[in-house]
Amino acid sequence: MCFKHDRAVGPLIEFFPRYCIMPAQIISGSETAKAIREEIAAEVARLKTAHGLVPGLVTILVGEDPASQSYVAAKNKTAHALGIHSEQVTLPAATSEAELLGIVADYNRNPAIHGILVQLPLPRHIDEAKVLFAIDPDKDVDGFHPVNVGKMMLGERCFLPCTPHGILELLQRSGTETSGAEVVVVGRSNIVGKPIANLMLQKRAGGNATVTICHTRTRDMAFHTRRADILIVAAGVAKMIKGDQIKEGAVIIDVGVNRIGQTESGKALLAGDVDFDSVVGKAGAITPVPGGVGPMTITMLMKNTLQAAKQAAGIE
Ligand SMILES: NC(=O)C1=CN([C@@H]2O[C@H](COP(=O)(O)OP(=O)(O)OC[C@H]3O[C@@H](n4cnc5c(N)ncnc54)[C@H](OP(=O)(O)O)[C@@H]3O)[C@@H](O)[C@H]2O)C=CC1
Ligand SMILES: Nc1nc(=O)c2c([nH]1)NC[C@@H]1CN(c3ccc(C(=O)N[C@@H](CCC(=O)O)C(=O)O)cc3)C=[N+]21
Repeated sequence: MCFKHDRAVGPLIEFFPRYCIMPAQIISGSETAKAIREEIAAEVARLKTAHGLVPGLVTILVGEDPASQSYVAAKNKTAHALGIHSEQVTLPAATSEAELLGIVADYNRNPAIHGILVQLPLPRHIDEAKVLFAIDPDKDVDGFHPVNVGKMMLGERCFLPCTPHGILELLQRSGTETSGAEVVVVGRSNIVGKPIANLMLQKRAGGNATVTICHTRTRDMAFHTRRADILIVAAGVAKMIKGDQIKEGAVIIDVGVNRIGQTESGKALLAGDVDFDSVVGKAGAITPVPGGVGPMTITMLMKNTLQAAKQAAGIE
């Protein structure tokens, strides 16, 4: 048989047809997210029955960016489906920083809301850091407040940022061994690259891996990516990683979500940062786009909201 991996990988990984040559396993974020959502929905129902507690989330969107609008809509729809109370605040692009800070302060005081998410990016006239720092760290379900970022660095209990948290879960639930692995991260943003590199490095509740981080000033990126047992790509450049830049059998986590056009019916056509077609015959496993990391990000937001509600109520 032609499979590269005969280790146990769990039921959440789909296999390519058995007849193709050395295909990668497809790590399905959609399937994994579905399983976790069922766990969350059950816990939300239990909280309501046992404690009369309903977790509450507010998403705040400033401006009319279509991608941001669709992400926020997906977050609210998922919250609703899981029994989480969700409110959506949509503000015009011209909203002032003071107005936004006022709205955040109101939600900090609102006892029905346990999680506050301010969708990024914000319009240029608003200081992003100032807004993120204004969110009560106990309601910071995105994990972007410096208190949570610091706790994460120290390996303390905190809200983990949703995308890195989702990647960790995806690796764990697909049976990928991270301990001692060579992990290479492409990208160093505050929301993906830096935190996932940090989590993969952590000894407890982390990846326990050897980590390299690449960015636009990296001299020879292929030198690094070819050494990776696990390659995590979050650069925002469609199809930038090709088959000749990876190691045979590597696990590829493609975080990129790039809009590369439209289908005939007007739906956005998406591509990852990895050139799926040239990598799929060489990798050991790969996350698709769509249906990979994206659904996990949204699911981890729900998980964090549930955690926030329980902490606020002193449960656990
Ligand atoms: N699936 C999901 O849930 C999520 C997906 N995303 C997607 O992930 C991608 C990255 O997002 P985000 O981290 O916010 O992006 P940013 O633009 O904030 O950061 C991109 C990073 O990649 C680096 N980079 C860009 N081009 C190259 C290159 N050619 N070679 C090496 N490094 C490069 C940049 O380096 P430098 O610092 O030197 O500029 C930067 O550190 C996007 O496609 C985004 O849509 C983001 C969040 C969640
Ligand atoms: N405060 C804040 N928190 C975030 O978590 C945050 C943010 N701002 N700004 C933007 C990025 C991006 N992001 C995504 C979430 C889900 C998908 C996702 O579900 N993608 C689907 C496809 C969705 C589609 O069809 O467009 C998929 O990959 O299958 C993608 C990207 C969260 N982000």
